[in-house]
Amino acid sequence: MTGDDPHSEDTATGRRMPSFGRRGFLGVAGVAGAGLVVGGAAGGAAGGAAGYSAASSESPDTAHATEPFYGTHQAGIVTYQQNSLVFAAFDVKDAVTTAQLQALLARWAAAASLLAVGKPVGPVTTRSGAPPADTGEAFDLGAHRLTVTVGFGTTLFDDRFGLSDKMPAALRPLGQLAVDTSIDPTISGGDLCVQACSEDPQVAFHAIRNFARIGRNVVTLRWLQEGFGRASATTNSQTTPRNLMGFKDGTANIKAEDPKVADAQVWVGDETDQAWMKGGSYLVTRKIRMHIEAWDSDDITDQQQIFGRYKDSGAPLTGEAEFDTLDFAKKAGDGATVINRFSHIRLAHPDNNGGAQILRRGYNYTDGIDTRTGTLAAGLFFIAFQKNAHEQFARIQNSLAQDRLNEYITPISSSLFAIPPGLSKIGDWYGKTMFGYQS
Ligand SMILES: C=CC1=C(C)c2cc3[nH]c(cc4nc(cc5[nH]c(cc1n2)c(C)c5CCC(=O)O)C(CCC(=O)O)=C4C)c(C)c3C=C
Ligand SMILES: [Fe+2]
Repeated sequence: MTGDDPHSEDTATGRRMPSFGRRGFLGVAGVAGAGLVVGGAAGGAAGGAAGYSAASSESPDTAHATEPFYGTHQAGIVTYQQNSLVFAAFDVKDAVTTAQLQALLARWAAAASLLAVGKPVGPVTTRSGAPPADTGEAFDLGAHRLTVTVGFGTTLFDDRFGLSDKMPAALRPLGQLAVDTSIDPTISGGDLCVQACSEDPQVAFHAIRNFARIGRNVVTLRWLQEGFGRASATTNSQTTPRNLMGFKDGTANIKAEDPKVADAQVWVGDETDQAWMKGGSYLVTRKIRMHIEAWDSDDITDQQQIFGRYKDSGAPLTGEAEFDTLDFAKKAGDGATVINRFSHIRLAHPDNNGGAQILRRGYNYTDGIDTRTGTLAAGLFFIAFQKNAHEQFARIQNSLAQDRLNEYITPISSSLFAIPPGLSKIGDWYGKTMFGYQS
């Protein structure tokens, strides 16, 4: 599902033009089929996207653009980063059995396969007087390149579901990192996570809402985070966006066009102690509040030294254009290096971290204002994928303990999830091989 990127950039808007799925009106048969799928149990989670076919319905916007669903890796990782995020963490309810959890993971898989092609998860109307299976707010909106990415938290591997010997060593908790003085456990962690990304915020919200609805007897929502604009780039074909500090973010990110780097840094391979994780990845989320008012009163020279890049062009302070190579040795007249030794890009760079890289996929967020102070409650919902978060994210984060940026940011949530590989075909479901079944 992460093969060649078929998209091309619209140079006028800086946004990639979508690949248009061959889809159109949602026929009654498709909707009814979806209802059957969602009503099924673990082994019977057939149906979904592959049964879908319709006349082409092309549109100049992204409405009918779709991302591949089945494949080696889950979508929503190296996928061209969409502009909206809704991310949810769930806890499994007390007294839920292993079979009930498996059935939920199968129902989520079937639902995700339908949503990925812009279908509802079941009928949006009903004659029976019962509530419809799909909540309806995304009906006829299109997929807008929706991706749904499902993961497992450390707590899922306790003794409740017979998974204690299936926990990968790489999923052990990250623990308290040097900058972690204000982490709120109520918005961190969780048994399961679901990342929904789309070009349309309502489509992303609809996915999470219907996952919660499908799972209401099995899971409870633990926390939820919206992201209103992408703060990274995951392909060379998209422009680098800006974070809420006004800097281009994602310039030196791992990009989909470089699968060798993704294989080396993002995808779990033979090194894993748990074969079911091969083709998967590890996801770190960090909600990082920015002290926006303080940042806005810092002078531009200092802002640029903190990041080591120019604010307007995104070029390194040792270069002229955004993608110019960094020169960490270059000295200024006073003998100090041009890129400050405590700048963000120097400390986060692979040269300073034993070659470790991460795939960043963060989003700008706002929670409105902090009513105690009247200041903006906003920042970066940082998302990173990697082969091993202890060796990659935590290593870089430990280097960033000296980051001058820390004066202007506070991490307030932190989570680690194992992202299983992609689903192979209809009937496969999240964690199927982890539970000992053939995919
Ligand atoms: C531990 C990992 C990282 C955290 C946490 C983090 C927070 C954070 N970053 C920015 C803004 C920028 N980051 C940039 C580059 C960059 N950041 C990280 C890692 C973390 N950032 C890496 C690995 C890199 C790439 C370094 C390199 O190889 O050059 C940049 C520069 C542009 C870019 O390359 O993307 C900006 C800007 C903020 C605002 C922030 C927390 C709020
Ligand atoms: Fe960064």
